[in-house]
Amino acid sequence: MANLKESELKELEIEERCLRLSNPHLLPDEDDVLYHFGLTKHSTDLPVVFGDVRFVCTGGSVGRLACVAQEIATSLGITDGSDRRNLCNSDRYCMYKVGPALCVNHGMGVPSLSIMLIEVIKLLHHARCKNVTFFRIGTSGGLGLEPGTVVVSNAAVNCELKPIHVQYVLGQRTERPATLDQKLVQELLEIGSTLPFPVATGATMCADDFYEGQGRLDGAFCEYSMEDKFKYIQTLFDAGVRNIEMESVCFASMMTRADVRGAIVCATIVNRFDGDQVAIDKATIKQFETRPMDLVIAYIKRHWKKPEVSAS
Ligand SMILES: O=P(O)(O)O[C@@H]1C[C@H](O)[C@@H](CO)O1
Ligand SMILES: O=c1cc[nH]c(=O)[nH]1
Repeated sequence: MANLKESELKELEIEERCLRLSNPHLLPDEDDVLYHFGLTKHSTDLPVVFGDVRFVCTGGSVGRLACVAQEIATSLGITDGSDRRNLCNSDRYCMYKVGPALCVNHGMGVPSLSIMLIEVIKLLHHARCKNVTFFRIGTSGGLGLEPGTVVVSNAAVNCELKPIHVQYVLGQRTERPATLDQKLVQELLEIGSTLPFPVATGATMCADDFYEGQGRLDGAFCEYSMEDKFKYIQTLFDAGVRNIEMESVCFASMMTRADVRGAIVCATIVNRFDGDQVAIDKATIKQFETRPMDLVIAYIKRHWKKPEVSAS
């Protein structure tokens, strides 16, 4: 140990680190109801069922995460049917555990994402998982990018362009730092450069809604002009924002609080300088959605060794 470099020690430390909870009211011997998954700590042997999870893949829709589970099973040669077994006993989310990967959708927007993330973080903490990396595999609106470009976020900012997630707790405005693991960003970009579609990096802005919060002109209500809209998205672009979605700052802030690595990898499905409506057909959207999956699954493949099957 003595001759290990600082960075190697840090790496080793991450390898051994569980997900960090910081809540004195969660008592180790008490049960814990993960209500939105329909699971409880004591009803399942969590370390047995989830203890080998190393990667969490999430994204908005159920269909996409079911597809991610199947793609991971194919890619890692897992044929036990786990990619089609939804472990979630509620209709709020879907959850597939495929080898080292847990695939859970998060719905749309920060409130839905935060419920899912908190319950997954508790689940994996109870399961005593180590060295877990989270990936948000999403869609987004691009700024100045050809639709279908995949953005690996190097920063997550709120609508005021600050790298923080604002949360109101007991009526108090609280700011949580939203930072992303830059080493992970670089490795994802390196993998992305080998794939047959455009990959970019930049800041991702997290909006609280899809329409006015993203400067769209096609919502039910709009009190600003087209000129105002273009001025706003130009300001975002000049500040380094390359795509807009609805989960990034909360996702990044939760990774920071749980002391785990996380990355945000989103396909752009519209270039907001060209318009607001997502006018591409369903098949093209589906094709674009598989691109971030391909990138993240290539990373997982690189970082996972299939356990030796015991001779007995
Ligand atoms: O992961 P998804 O595709 O759900 O991410 C974006 C942000 C919102 O959740 C949703 C809005 O269309 O798409
Ligand atoms: O423009 C878009 C596209 C997908 N998701 C968003 O939040 N915005």
